[in-house]
Amino acid sequence: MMRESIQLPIIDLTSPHPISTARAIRQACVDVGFFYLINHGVGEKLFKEVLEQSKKFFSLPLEEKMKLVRRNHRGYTPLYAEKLDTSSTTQGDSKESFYIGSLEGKSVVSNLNQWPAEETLPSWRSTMEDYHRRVLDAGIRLISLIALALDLDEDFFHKAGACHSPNGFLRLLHYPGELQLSEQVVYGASAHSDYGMLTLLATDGVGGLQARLMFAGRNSTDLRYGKMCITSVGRAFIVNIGDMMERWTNCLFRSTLHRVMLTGQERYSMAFFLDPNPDCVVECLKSCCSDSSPPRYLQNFVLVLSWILHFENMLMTLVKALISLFNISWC
Ligand SMILES: O=C(O)CCC(=O)C(=O)O
Ligand SMILES: [Fe+2]
Repeated sequence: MMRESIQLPIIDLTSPHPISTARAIRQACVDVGFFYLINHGVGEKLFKEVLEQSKKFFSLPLEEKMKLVRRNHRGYTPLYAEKLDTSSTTQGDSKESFYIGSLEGKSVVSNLNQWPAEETLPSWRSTMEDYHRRVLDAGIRLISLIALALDLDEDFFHKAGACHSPNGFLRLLHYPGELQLSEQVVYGASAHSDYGMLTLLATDGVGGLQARLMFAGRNSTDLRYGKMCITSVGRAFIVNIGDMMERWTNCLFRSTLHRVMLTGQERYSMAFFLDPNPDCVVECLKSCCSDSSPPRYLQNFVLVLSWILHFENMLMTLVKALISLFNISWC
């Protein structure tokens, strides 16, 4: 494995030059699938509060946290309960997390609206709701630049219904500082790609995030994988493309495998997963396909059609078999 240091581009969400910004986004999403986002509207004070509140929650006794254990993809997940790379032979990822989802534009913990108790963690809920709302807002503004980056109208994703009551999942993460003295490598988060549209990640500045990239070797046919360490830059969000966006763009944009290695230093991060409204139809974007690059994924209606044809085929075979049986019995 080789280690390369590529400088990820820094995208300014308030840039007065949307065309050149969109060009930089396109380059980053085609090459790496990661970039930094600055001037996103989430202030330093709020970041500090979220980190502080997150630390307070994770330092509660385990039995307190387990009262909020994850249901309907929302709530608390203890250490080693998840393994993002299911092919890994390790015991589980060395992280604990807390998921806050959204429902009709509001942030919620679970269907029961199950937040940590006010008396234990006062202002926890309002801090998280504020952060959830602001990151969602930044993500939706970013989507317009992504549309430009894909040679689409700025409001394409809005018109497609993606931004009307979108799904925003905030995952608070805590990676312990002590390394287990086991023989196995323990990952903070084992290798995975994010499943959705976009992820906006903030960290406390402690390293450990790595992306798996393909590098050109000495000659053009020599392509090799290497890992790239992604460090935090001030309060910039680290943005990455998820699997759904990769499909939507016919694999033009890359959903890159990444992982978090334990460094021996305690680490906190907040990953915000932005997905379109569940009713939004995701089909190959026109600007991402051509005769030389046809859609790689079957759209739903094509799939349904092929099932119908397949079913009709089977039915015809059955009818023919019955007829021949009928003929035979007549002879
Ligand atoms: O904590 C991090 O830096 C990354 C977390 C991550 O990749 C994820 O939760 O999907
Ligand atoms: Fe991830």
